[in-house]
Amino acid sequence: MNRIKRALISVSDKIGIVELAQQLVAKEVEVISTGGTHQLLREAGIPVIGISEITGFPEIMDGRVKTLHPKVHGGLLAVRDLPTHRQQMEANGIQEIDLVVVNLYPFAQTISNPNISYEEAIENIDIGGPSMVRSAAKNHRFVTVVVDPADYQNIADEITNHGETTLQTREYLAAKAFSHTAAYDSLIAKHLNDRIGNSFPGQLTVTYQKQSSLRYGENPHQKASFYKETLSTDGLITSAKQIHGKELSYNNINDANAALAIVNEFKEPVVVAVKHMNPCGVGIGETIEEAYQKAYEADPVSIFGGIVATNQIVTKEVALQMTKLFLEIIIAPYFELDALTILKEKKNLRLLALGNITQSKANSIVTVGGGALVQEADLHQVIQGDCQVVTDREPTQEEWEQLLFGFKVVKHVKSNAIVLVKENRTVGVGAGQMNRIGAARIAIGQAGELATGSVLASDAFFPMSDTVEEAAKAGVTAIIQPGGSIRDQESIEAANRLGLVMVFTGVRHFKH
Ligand SMILES: NC(=O)c1ncn([C@@H]2O[C@H](COP(=O)(O)O)[C@@H](O)[C@H]2O)c1NC=O
Repeated sequence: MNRIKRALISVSDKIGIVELAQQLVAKEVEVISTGGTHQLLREAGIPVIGISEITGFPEIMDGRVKTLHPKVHGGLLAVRDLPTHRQQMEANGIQEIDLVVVNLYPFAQTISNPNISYEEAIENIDIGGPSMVRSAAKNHRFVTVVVDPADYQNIADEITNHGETTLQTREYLAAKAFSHTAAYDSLIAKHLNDRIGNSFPGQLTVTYQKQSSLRYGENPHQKASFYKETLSTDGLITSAKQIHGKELSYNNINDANAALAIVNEFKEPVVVAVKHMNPCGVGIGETIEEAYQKAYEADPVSIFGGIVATNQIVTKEVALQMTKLFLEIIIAPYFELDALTILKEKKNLRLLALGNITQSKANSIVTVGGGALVQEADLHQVIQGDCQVVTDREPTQEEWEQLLFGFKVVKHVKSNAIVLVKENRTVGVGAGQMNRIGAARIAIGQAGELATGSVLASDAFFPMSDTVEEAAKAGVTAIIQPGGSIRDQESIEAANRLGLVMVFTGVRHFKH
């Protein structure tokens, strides 16, 4: 029997704590507490002992030292059935503490305020709280530790019904407690590393909060969950508000994220259709209606069952167009009410509202067997001024616009990638090929007659002149590519010979 006789309560977030303390006191549990928590419980009429009565020491240094005392940590860490520990408890006047309820100084909330001073951030690093949580969690064979108000009722019920908690409960709570302190410390480490510009620290500690359990992962036999960065900002997939449709799947979230990355490349109205992480149609226009029409015409076959994202408010007019198709998801900053009425008639369509769509600047992390590859996000955007025209002929204004559009899209297509663009829409996408000419042939084949008069964008340089020759044969008039191959000259000569314009960006956008 591990009856709970004494509890130590020290919480920053005081939600639900009075109710919990009342239930403990009803079971004759003695409650010990620190400054603010003590005062609150007292005011609620709950009999509570101040921590200083236990430690025989005042709370000092503006709360920096309150519970950091052997009478607290001895009471938490003592192995109850070990005679030497028992003797030492008696010799030093240490009494058992069986339950610890702690939640920590709100460090995440504090640093999410951009105006917060360094001193205030530091003062919000909790030391005494995590120490108690860790002591209690280590000794979970005897001690119950609660760090989450969501667990209060279950714990209160167990204690009310049985006077104690089960070992199974204590084990669960201990694992949760160590996750909690680890996440807390990892956020502090990240904050301090960010301040000194250390993006690749010797030990990488990342922390995510579970957003939801997913029905399954990439395939039905894979279990999966969706996590969110503790300090992730609005306007990203993690903060999307789902306003209609069944729950998102793992693949939906991944595809939606890919679509949003392309949307972020554009300031003008854009509509992006994505299938399996690759864009199948991207269109820009003066209005969302025009952009949608272009994205649809880009590939009327592949958009079926796809994910559509835009940087514009979804209007009634475009909603009527969209309902003609089977789409999995529509993602937009907002939806007009009339548009919602129309779209909600489609039971299987999911609608996500994001507010102002933004781009995550966080490093990307990809796991590999036994490790991870970490890199900066590819935030580079090529502008005309960065480019070098390497052919005799200069691009026309129209060609410049289409070339830069194409390069924005090809950045988000799996390598090797070639994209053909014409009249503000993609007309051919060659994705994920093992050689460049293969990707070019797919894009050209898909464009068909529309290849005539189109421009071609390539995510990386041409190892030989065959892509230029193939493009010229199809009627492509201009090419944008990073340049940098030892055989660039062959491609330039082919372009001159065949009357094409070629522009080098100097920047490559591989995506694997
Ligand atoms: N310094 C200590 O010994 C100490 N002991 C507990 N705390 C924290 O003090 C907070 C509660 O303070 P109060 O009860 O005074 O409102 C809790 O978030 C708890 O984690 C401490 N504060 C910071 O380290």
